Amino acid sequence: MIECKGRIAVLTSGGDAPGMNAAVRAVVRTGIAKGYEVFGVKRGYNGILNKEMELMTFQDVSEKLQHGGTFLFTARSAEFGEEAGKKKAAAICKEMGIDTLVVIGGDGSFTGAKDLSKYGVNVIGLPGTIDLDIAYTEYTIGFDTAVNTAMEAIDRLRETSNSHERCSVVEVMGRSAGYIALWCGIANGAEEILLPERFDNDYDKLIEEIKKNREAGMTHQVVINAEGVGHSYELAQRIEEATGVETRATILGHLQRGGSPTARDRVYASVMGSYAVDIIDQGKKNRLVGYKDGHVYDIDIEEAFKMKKSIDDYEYQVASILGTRCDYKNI
Ligand SMILES: Nc1ncnc2c1ncn2[C@@H]1O[C@H](COP(=O)(O)OP(=O)(O)O)[C@@H](O)[C@H]1O
Ligand SMILES: O=P(O)(O)OC[C@H]1O[C@](O)(COP(=O)(O)O)[C@@H](O)[C@@H]1O
Ligand SMILES: [Mg+2]
Repeated sequence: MIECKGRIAVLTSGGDAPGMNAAVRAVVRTGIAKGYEVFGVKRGYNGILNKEMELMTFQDVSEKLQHGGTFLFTARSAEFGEEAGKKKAAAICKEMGIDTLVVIGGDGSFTGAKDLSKYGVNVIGLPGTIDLDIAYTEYTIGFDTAVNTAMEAIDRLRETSNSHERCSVVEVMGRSAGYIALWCGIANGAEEILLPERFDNDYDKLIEEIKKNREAGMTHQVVINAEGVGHSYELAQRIEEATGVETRATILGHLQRGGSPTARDRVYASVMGSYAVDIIDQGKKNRLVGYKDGHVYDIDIEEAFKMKKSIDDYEYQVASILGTRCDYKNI
């Protein structure tokens, strides 16, 4: 009989992201393989506060890898957001003998994890968000699936937009981040992209460009608008009134968060889940796992929070150049 090395709890928090299940499975199976007891926490931080935790077996995570969403459920916990909630959560972890909490979530969840570590709980974070808005890592679980889902939807929109010679405004997710919009901008060959990090609110300039591109021969246009800029219906109306071009708005919304994870999301989530257990086994404390230069790595949680992420200038420039009629200035 192998002696139990300790108790690990794993939860998913914030917006769900395809690949979260693969990450949970990897934590559970690697944890068991290395001699730990692994508890699955239901409904994010709420599951700690409500003691909704179950000891997981190897079999409990079978048939989960290929599914989107999170079988542990997720939540945006208001109670945990308060100081009293974090204190209570730390006390419950202590009472249940949880040595380490693995948090799979986004920037908000990591802020919560960092706060929890101050109360003596060892926390390990795995980046799980479709938004790709976490500075210390070049990859976040769910982005690849979400951006491919959005890309396929926009391909469909372009076909109908083309047939009717319309302008289509399509809103993609990204609460305050334009990564899905930027990637779709390039992958879908959008004529315009509006990113919260870059858009200067100069709608007159945008409309002027749409007009000029029409005059230069474009028969239809796709404007990709990030959720962080928003107001897509109003924007479509404004474009139609100013240009006379029939314009429709489509908000892709939550469909971008569902679906079977891509191979990339499954593989990277699995690698990071196993790696999380490896660093726990090495005695590391309060770390975030991510990808740097194409390889899995870990970083101190405080250090990670000092980092800033920005839209790649060159990628933004490529999206802008490829989507605009470069010849309209010459006619
Ligand atoms: N500033 C914060 N301080 C402490 N906990 C936070 C903070 N922000 C978020 N959290 C916790 O993390 C949860 C998920 O955060 P949220 O921003 O909704 O999603 P994500 O982690 O995907 O970015 C919140 O419901 C809350 O419980
Ligand atoms: O599901 P909700 O609560 O409406 O949240 C929508 C938000 O969640 C996201 O899909 C993902 O964000 P998080 O991963 O940070 O939760 C954002 O793009 C979007 O703004
Ligand atoms: Mg977030």
